[in-house]
Amino acid sequence: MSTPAILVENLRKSYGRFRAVDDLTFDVREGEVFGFLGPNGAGKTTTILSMLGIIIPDGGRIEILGMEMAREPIKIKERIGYLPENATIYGELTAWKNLEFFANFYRMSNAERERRISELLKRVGLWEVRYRKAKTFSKGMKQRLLIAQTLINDPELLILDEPTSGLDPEGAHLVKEVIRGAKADGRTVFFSSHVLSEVEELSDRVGIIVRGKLKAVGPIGEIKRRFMELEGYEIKVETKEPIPEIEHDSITRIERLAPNRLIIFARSDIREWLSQYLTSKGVTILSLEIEEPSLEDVFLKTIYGREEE
Ligand SMILES: Nc1ncnc2c1ncn2[C@@H]1O[C@H](COP(=O)(O)OP(=O)(O)OP(=O)(O)O)[C@@H](O)[C@H]1O
Repeated sequence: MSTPAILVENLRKSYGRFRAVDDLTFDVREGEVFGFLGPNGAGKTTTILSMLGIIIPDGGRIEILGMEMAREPIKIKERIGYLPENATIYGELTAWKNLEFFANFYRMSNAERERRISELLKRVGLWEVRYRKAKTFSKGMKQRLLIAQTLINDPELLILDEPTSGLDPEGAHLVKEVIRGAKADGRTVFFSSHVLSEVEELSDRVGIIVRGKLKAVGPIGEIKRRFMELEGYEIKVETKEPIPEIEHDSITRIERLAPNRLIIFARSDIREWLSQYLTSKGVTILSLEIEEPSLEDVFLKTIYGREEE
């Protein structure tokens, strides 16, 4: 397997006696979009700042693009783009000048700089307003300028802390488009959020952090499957004829909505058994579906349920 873009191992960070990040381990693979999901105060920003070498963790190890953060912070920073939470732009400068200012931190020829700035302004939809002072921009436009800024050094990895926070739906949509574009370019994107729908929409894999601990990590489908194994399956049945009595060891509860419509709660996926059973009773099945939990169900249960874990 190729080197992960981000490797976090046993990360720990306390502020005084308060444990903000508690033994966090996960990786982010090259080329994927990884959504880092957690409620306010869960430890997302602390994790990100540790990944960037901005705060020094109490313990653990961080590798970015195959390099150890503790040893090669400068080399790493040249190859990543970072959008801080509540980042600000230079309001008195134009969109173009804002990008030029940041481009000057990196080695590139004048021609290359001009080319990159033009390309990025077009990419984030600010080309037409490139000579306007940034202070006249809407929040969404400012955020897109900031994202363009994170792309100025053509980074392999983007780390975005709450990139859509405080934006209206249109603003958030445009930011999501930029994230999709970054992935299409072959970049790896790590972004934090507490907005479930956007994490579900954008991420190849997610990590759910609650009170400093990683509660789940993986592709959303897999997390949902694991959740169903723990919480049980919800199977919806609809038939042509009335449904006869059903008995199976796995079934914990049956909710009868109509003579020909049921919801079966079971400890396992018994659809195949059910289908054979009903057919053998001469009942025609119209639909037999598993009700997938939403990411919201999983998230809320992860936060508020199973406290003992
Ligand atoms: N410098 C600090 N000193 C003391 N406590 C801190 C400090 N920075 C963060 N914390 C606390 O650590 C916890 C984790 O904070 P962090 O900012 O990492 O969470 P977060 O998941 O990014 O939250 P949010 O979504 O609100 O930004 C919070 O309870 C916060 O109050």
